[in-house]
Amino acid sequence: MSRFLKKVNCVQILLFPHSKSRLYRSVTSKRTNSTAAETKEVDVRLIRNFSIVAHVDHGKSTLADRLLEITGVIKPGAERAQVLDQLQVERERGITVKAVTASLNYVYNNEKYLLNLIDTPGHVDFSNEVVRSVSACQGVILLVDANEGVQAQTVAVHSLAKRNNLVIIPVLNKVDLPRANPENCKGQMKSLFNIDPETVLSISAKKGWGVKELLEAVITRIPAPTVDLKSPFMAHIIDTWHDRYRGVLCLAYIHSGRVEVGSAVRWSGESKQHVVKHLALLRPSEEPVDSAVAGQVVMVGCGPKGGGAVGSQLVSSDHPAATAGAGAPAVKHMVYAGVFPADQSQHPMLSDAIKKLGLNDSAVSIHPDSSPALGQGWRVGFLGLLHLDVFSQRLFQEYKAEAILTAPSVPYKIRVKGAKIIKQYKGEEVIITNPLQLPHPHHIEEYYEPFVIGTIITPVEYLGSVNTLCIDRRGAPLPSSAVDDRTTLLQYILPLSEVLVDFHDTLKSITSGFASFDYQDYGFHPSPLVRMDILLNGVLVEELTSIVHASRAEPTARRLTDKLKEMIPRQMVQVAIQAMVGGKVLSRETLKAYRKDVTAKLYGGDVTRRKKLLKQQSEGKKKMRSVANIKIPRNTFIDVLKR
Ligand SMILES: Nc1nc2c(ncn2[C@@H]2O[C@H](COP(=O)(O)OP(=O)(O)OP(=O)(O)O)[C@@H](O)[C@H]2O)c(=O)[nH]1
Repeated sequence: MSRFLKKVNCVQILLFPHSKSRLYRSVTSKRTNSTAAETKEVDVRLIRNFSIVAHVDHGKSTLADRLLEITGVIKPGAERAQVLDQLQVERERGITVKAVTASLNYVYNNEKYLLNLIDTPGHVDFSNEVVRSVSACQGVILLVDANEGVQAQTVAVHSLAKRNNLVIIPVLNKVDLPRANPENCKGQMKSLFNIDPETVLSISAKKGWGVKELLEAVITRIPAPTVDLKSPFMAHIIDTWHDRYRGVLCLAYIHSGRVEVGSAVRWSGESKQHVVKHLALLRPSEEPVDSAVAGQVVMVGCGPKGGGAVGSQLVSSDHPAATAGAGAPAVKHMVYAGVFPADQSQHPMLSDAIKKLGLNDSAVSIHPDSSPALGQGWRVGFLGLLHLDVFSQRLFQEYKAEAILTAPSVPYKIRVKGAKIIKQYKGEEVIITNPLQLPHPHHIEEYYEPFVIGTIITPVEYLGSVNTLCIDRRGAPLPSSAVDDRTTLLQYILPLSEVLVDFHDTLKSITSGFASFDYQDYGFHPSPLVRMDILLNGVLVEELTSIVHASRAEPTARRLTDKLKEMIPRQMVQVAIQAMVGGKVLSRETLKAYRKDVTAKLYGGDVTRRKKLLKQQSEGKKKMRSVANIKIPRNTFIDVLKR
């Protein structure tokens, strides 16, 4: 083993690889010896595990591209941009959704290093990916756009890195832009994070300026992992995904010992043994290896029945106990929605798709649910609305499964009066993830609403309008601080339901895009709440039932009925739209009867044109949900919530 320990120096970059097969095709095809298993073991002193963390769009994926180029994984300019953003949804939306790992080799001072890089998402809805990624790292590159300066998410990822005792390499990106102001940004980093301006590196990820120096700073500033090679093998799982032929594959960070193809292993807490069948480095394409040692991040596969969950531990079969390892932090779901098949015959197919996607996206919680109108389905917990949107888009794009999503709701908590008399509530305090489950107000002693601490960084000229927005959303201010003489950091305690849907968009529009926002959980607090039902021609639309703050019931009722009137296409019959609380109608709108004649604009012409229009209309109708013979477009359930 020592022979190998001396020889290999490389750099690992971590990419979470649900779509590795695609990447495998694109990258591996260029490798000459792709199937031969790597037989050398790695010298732990020459391993660096690091992650790139930053506010959204500050250039993480672009920097990852440059690092892949410098280490020879991709040719400069030859590959498409943002190589690590592999999902269709990532490329379409230009955002990173999954953290992705790549192991890179880099020679420095005649030693060959193994660098594991993790490119993480920037959006707050995917922050669990960042938390998971840093659990396998000893350091982070904290990237700040020199044009925009420190933003709300920068504050969040900085404190995450601090909490995990990681070495932070502060880096200013986009210094090529004419409006970049590196000196001011260094001042912000000094005042907010106490970072010495001398230690801040300046780069342009787009042009490649300063990236080599950054890579060398990774080697010199971030320590090698401290590991125990002599103890039995133990690794914690940081990502899992499903492979059609090999079953569940896992990305594991090895804490102690070593593992080989053929090693007998088990999941901690289970006695059943498995045999390691696949072992590979992700570069980011798979590179099979025979063995791996503590400190490394490797892909492990134990055959179709050998999968474990994110955060679980894989240990050697003779391991006495398994307790070490960071594991996956508990995920707190911010929003729940019902997911139902468009028709019940598609239930098995959707079930399979949700199971597979749930394996890759460990942040969702999935529980069976049923509704008289929509049949059998699931209640799914998400980290935010973007997460929900991305989940349903991935279901469709990656698994061809189309689902109906009900109106998303934050979880509420109630304390039930005389809990024993209501059979379904075993405890006194009950979390309500579906507004339909809310019992009659007579049975409820206290309602609780989830709150968050929102952090906003804004130029001072917008302070007035930002404060007005926060107070309008029932926010309570906390002390603010100056980031520099033109920028302020504000903090507010806000109800989660008020920030979830469109707070960020409104904030961006009132500050001409200059303010940024991030939030952290602040737990449940008492709040007067009511259940609001929506009825169409007297029939309850279950998907639109919501829980609202009592003081907001009337304006919300008016907004919902107005919006529904706008969004529901006119029908053959007149439609009464009512919003009700406790049997009282708070708002009512009437949609007049009308048959949309899509062929009205045609005058003469080819009959095929008329047929085409009628066909398009009937296909559109299929995408509608029918309540009391009234057709509602499916996106209504989410769009109606937006102000
Ligand atoms: N001018 C300039 N533009 C850059 C630089 N680095 C990144 N960009 C641009 O900034 C935009 C965002 O870059 P990404 O790499 O996608 O940012 P990201 O942080 O990975 O984004 P998320 O993963 O969605 O958080 C892209 O349009 C890049 O081309 C740079 O050094 N200079």
